[in-house]
Amino acid sequence: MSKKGTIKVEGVSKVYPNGVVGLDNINLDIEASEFVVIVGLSGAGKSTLLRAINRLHDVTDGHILIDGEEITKAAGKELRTLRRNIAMIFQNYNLVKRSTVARNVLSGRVGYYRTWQSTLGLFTREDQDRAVKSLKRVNLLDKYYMKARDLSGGQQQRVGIARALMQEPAVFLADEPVSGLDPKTTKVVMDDLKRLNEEDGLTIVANLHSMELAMDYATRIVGLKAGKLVYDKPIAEVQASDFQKIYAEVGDR
Ligand SMILES: Nc1ncnc2c1ncn2[C@@H]1O[C@H](COP(=O)(O)OP(=O)(O)OP(=O)(O)O)[C@@H](O)[C@H]1O
Repeated sequence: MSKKGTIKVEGVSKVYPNGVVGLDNINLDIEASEFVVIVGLSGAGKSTLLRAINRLHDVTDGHILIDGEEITKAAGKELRTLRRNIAMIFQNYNLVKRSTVARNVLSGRVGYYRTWQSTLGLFTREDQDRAVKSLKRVNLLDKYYMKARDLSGGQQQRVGIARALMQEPAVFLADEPVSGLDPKTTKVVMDDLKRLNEEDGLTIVANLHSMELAMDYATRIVGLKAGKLVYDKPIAEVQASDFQKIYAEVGDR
C-alpha cells in the first residue's frame, strides 16, 4: 500500500450498545496533508469519529477507507498493517508512567514486531536510532532515560507524539491533545503537530474544544453536533461571520 494519508468516511453511523447515537451518517473526504480540526461540544461525537477511523471501535453502518483500503471491514494481518499507518495521541497521553521515555517511544514500534519480541524489549538497533530521531523531532532527547511520570503534562504529550512517529504513519489522529495544558505548553504541542504536517506531509485530524486554536492551526474545520456533521469548510473560506455561526452551531468552551 502506498502511504499518502487520505481518509474517506462514507455514511458512517455508530450506535453504542446502550442505544446512544455517537455518529449519525457522517460523510467526509480528507486529502493527504490536510490539518483537519474537529470542533464540537462535549458529547458531539468527536472521539467516536477518531476511534472509528483507526478502528479502535467498530461502526454500525458505513465505510471508512484509508488510502483507498477499507479499515471498517479489515481483520487480522490486514487490519494490523492498515493500523500501522494511523497513529494516535490521547488526551491523557496513555504512557506507561513507570517506564522510561525511551521505552515508551520504542513501544510505538510494536506493530512491526512479534508480541514476544516486544515483551522482551528486543528492539533493533535501527529502531533505537528511530527513537532518538523521534525524540529529537519534539526536542526531548535529553529526557531519554527519565521515567515518564517525572515529566510535565506537555512533555508527556510530546513523548506521545514521538511514540506515534515510530509507526511512520501517514495519518495522525489527536484526541483533545492539549486539554488541561496551559496556553504556552498548548502552543508547543500544537506547533509540533503543525511541523509534522508541514515537513512530513502527515494528514492530521485533531479534536479540539477551542475555536481560536482551530483557527490558528487547521487547514479545514469540521463541526459536529449530536453525532451529525454540521460544518465543513477549508480555513480560507471560514468567514468572520461564520465564526459566530460555528459557535452557535457547535458551541465552544
Ligand atoms: N462507550 C460508550 N457507550 C455508550 N455511549 C458512549 C460511549 N462512548 C461515548 N458515548 C456517547 O456517545 C456520544 C459521543 O461521545 P464522544 O466521546 O464521541 O463525544 P466527544 O465529542 O468526543 O465529547 P468530549 O469532548 O466530551 O470527549 C456521547 O453522547 C457519549 O455519551
